[in-house]
Amino acid sequence: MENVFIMDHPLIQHKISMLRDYQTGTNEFRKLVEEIAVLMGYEAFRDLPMEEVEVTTPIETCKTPMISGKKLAVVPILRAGLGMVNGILTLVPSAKVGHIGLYRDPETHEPREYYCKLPESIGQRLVTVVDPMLATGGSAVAAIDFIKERGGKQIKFLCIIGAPEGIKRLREAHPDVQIYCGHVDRELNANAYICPGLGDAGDRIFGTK
Ligand SMILES: O=P(O)(O)OC[C@H]1O[C@H](OP(=O)(O)OP(=O)(O)O)[C@H](O)[C@@H]1O
Ligand SMILES: O=c1cc[nH]c(=O)[nH]1
Ligand SMILES: [Mg+2]
Repeated sequence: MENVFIMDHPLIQHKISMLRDYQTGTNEFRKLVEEIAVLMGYEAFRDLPMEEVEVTTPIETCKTPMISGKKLAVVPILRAGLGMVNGILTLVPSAKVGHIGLYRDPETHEPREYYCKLPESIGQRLVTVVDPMLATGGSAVAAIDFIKERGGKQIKFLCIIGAPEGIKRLREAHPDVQIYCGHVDRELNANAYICPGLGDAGDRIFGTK
């Protein structure tokens, strides 16, 4: 599928399996989410623009590639997306961080906005939206709607687990957005939770249940 990249690296798959285990506690869960974000970011930033710069080694002067001056932003969808931010910043420490607060209405499963603060000049940045879970796709679509309304143009979306329904909905709403997904699970249940999934990512990262 165009613009959809499924991460099949053994390290990512292994760590996702550890996340799924209900016996994995909050501290370990949080560490794993951050580590997976590093590994996924490594893949997702494969196409960052490069430029040749002149560097003098102890031996001689040479032209050598460095990431060009592209401005970056990472935007977590609160709360669970926060767990992936430090992983991305490990790779691109100068990225600015925006926040979009959404929670799913327990009845309709549709997203409700409660916060949005994005870095300035969002239109000139490569925006990486992070959220461990892509279930119905409602939250991801709404977050990317906000970013585009405020001028965002080049957007990547990183999720650790995606449901087929969510990937389809996000693809249809925003076909220009590159989707990076750690694993595609089977389906959603009647409560719009991903099966087999890992439960409620926000609650497991922050220990709220
Ligand atoms: O694709 P969707 O059907 O929209 O579901 C995915 C959303 O649900 C979860 O957030 P939740 O509403 O549980 O908020 P939280 O992160 O504060 O727990 C998850 O982190 C996503 O943001
Ligand atoms: O399975 C799911 C679905 C939505 N949000 C989660 O945290 N988990
Ligand atoms: Mg939650």
